Amino acid sequence: MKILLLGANGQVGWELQRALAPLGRLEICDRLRADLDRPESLAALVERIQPQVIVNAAAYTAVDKAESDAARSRRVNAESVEVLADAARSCDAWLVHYSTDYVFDGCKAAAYTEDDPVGPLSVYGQTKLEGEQAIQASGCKHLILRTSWVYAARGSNFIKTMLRLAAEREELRVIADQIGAPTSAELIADVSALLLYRLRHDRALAEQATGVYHLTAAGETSWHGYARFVVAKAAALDMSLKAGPDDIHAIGTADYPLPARRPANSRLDTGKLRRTFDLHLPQWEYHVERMLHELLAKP
Ligand SMILES: NC(=O)C1=CN([C@@H]2O[C@H](COP(=O)(O)OP(=O)(O)OC[C@H]3O[C@@H](n4cnc5c(N)ncnc54)[C@H](OP(=O)(O)O)[C@@H]3O)[C@@H](O)[C@H]2O)C=CC1
Ligand SMILES: Cc1cn([C@H]2C[C@H](O)[C@@H](COP(=O)(O)OP(=O)(O)O[C@H]3O[C@@H](C)C(=O)[C@@H](O)[C@H]3O)O2)c(=O)[nH]c1=O
Repeated sequence: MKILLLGANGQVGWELQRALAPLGRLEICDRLRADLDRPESLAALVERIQPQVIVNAAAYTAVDKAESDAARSRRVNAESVEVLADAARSCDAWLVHYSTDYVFDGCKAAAYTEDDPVGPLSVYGQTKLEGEQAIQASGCKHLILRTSWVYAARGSNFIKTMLRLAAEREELRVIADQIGAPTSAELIADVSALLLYRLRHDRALAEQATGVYHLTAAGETSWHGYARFVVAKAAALDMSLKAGPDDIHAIGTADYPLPARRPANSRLDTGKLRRTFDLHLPQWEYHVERMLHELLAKP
């Protein structure tokens, strides 16, 4: 199986290099080889490689910056995705693509299912949604995996920000009225590889698996609960910090103004993934602890 991987140096892309390697021959693309800011360049790349699977882990993920950079965000998150989807359709390849909890407005009381109405609050969320819609309209075989609050030992993310701030300051203020599930890039990559493995070996499953799936760790917390957990575990691992968990103060969204609005409820119901692929996902705390150990081993 020939797999074309885009965005190979991101959090998820880096983990995918490891997780996808046993499945076949990987064609690894960073921004230099496949620039999603130039959608017109991508069809020829796919045509030349003729992959059986395209895995797109590239995205414009700077949520606040996107508010003032909508055209670029749209080129990367939507227009290039449309080109990739059309190219996947032309060579009958599967397209595995990642999307986000930020396609929802966060007003629902319960966890969101794949069938719930979308309503992005930000340019990032809107352009990611347009990417989803382009894939669905193309008619290519696809898995759109919506995930949330992604972190990894490699790359920038909320955990690294909290560890840096807790090392610099005696007190932190963190939003407590946005709820979701922190999900590790390692888990996303391992599940992606498993899904492709299952599709390759189960023809009946492959014939009806196309669609959107929610893929997050189990359980839920707020950004505040997440920060407290990270700082408590880091302190227990003897990381040198000025702030402890009790120095992280709960604040409301209104107390922390940012350019992009975020959903209050980011919880995604993963029942469809569980039922379709017979898959059980671990609690979010498990991989956070793994990541902290990895950071200690390779700071
Ligand atoms: N991060 C998160 O919290 C969440 C992410 N997601 C989704 O998961 C997927 C993976 O995200 P994640 O790994 O965290 O993102 P990262 O920001 O860690 O990585 C994004 C990757 O996209 C690449 N990229 C950005 N612009 C371009 C471009 N113009 N051409 C080619 N490559 C480009 C970056 O390249 P470079 O390394 O050169 O900068 C980087 O390798 C994305 O689809 C994202 O929307 C969903 C929910 C949460
Ligand atoms: C640094 C900081 C952030 N916050 C809040 C702001 C925000 O609501 C929340 C998270 O902030 P960040 O900017 O790290 O995260 P953000 O960029 O909003 O993360 C999102 O990224 C995109 C790519 C996704 O798809 C989402 O699933 C989500 O992970 O924490 C505080 O309350 N206090 C702080 O000191």
